Amino acid sequence: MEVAGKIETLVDSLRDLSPTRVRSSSFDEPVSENDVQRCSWMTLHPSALDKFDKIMSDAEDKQIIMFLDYDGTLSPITEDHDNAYITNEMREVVKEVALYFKTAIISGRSTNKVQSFVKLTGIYYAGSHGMDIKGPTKIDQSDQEVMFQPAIDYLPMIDEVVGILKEKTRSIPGATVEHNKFCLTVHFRRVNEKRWPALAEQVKSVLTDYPKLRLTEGRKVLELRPSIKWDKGKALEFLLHSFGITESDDVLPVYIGDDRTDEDAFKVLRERGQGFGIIVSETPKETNASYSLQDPSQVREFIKRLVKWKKQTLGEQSDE
Ligand SMILES: O=P(O)(O)OC[C@H]1O[C@H](O[C@H]2O[C@H](CO)[C@@H](O)[C@H](O)[C@H]2O)[C@H](O)[C@@H](O)[C@@H]1O
Repeated sequence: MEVAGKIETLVDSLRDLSPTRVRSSSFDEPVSENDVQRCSWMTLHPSALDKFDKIMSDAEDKQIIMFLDYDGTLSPITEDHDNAYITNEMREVVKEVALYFKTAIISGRSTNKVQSFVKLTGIYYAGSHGMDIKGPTKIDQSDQEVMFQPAIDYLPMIDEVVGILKEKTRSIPGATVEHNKFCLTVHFRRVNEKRWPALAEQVKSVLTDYPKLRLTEGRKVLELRPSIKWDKGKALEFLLHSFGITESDDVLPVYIGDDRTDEDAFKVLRERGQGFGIIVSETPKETNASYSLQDPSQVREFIKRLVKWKKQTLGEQSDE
């Protein structure tokens, strides 16, 4: 989602995008406003684990396609973005699910970076918010080939802006600039909140000299990316199309993600009336997703159950 306007509004919205965990109250505590809000939100976006049987009965006879976000979905949010590793257990379930369903990881990070974390072949990767799509070659599933890079002309510009922003933010302790190939991310997580407005100002100021870039926000990050009409939703549509899937096909795309940028994909699924989104969040958020999961450990549980269900429908022995 694109952001504009005052620095104050921008900073407030950065805070809202990664709220602190809400403690659930115990029986002897009075019901709080948060509990009431969470309850009504859960009615609109029920747990995908609680509704697993219903989801699977809708999925019967349909071809499931898995779309997974990386940060906050497959890996827990960490202070240092370079340490956001996927656990071996999560890698194993993603590997297994990919044996049964076409699987793609769609991330804001560069494709190379996500691949270096996930280390799985035979799946699709769409890094840089879907601007760098790669998939297994037909000849060798363990080889990857470029499928689509709509912002290739922007590469020199992104390199240049990463250099400028690294220089501009040098004096702000904790600020880091991450080069995500076709876009870039400025991290606020380790910056004292008093300095957020100054950092946001620096990021925004770049737009004057680079009007072909646009500013978007995520969980304690501001990002600059080419102002082309491309996002995670478009990447999802591109992949479905390249799998030969049309709206009328008996296909069930499932997209799991935690961030504002994943909303573009949730929206596409809602508008197509095909498949559904699952938002990963511990707190109520405005979303186009149909279901919810609280954290990456619940994501792993959901994928595990999906694999088990598939094995059962095929009459295969489950490992458990
Ligand atoms: O689309 P995603 O795979 O969710 O990537 C979105 C951004 O994720 C990373 O930042 C987020 O995770 C970091 C590590 O947990 C955390 O420190 C940061 O505050 C989060 O916003 C990544 O570093 C960014 O480049 C991605 O754009």
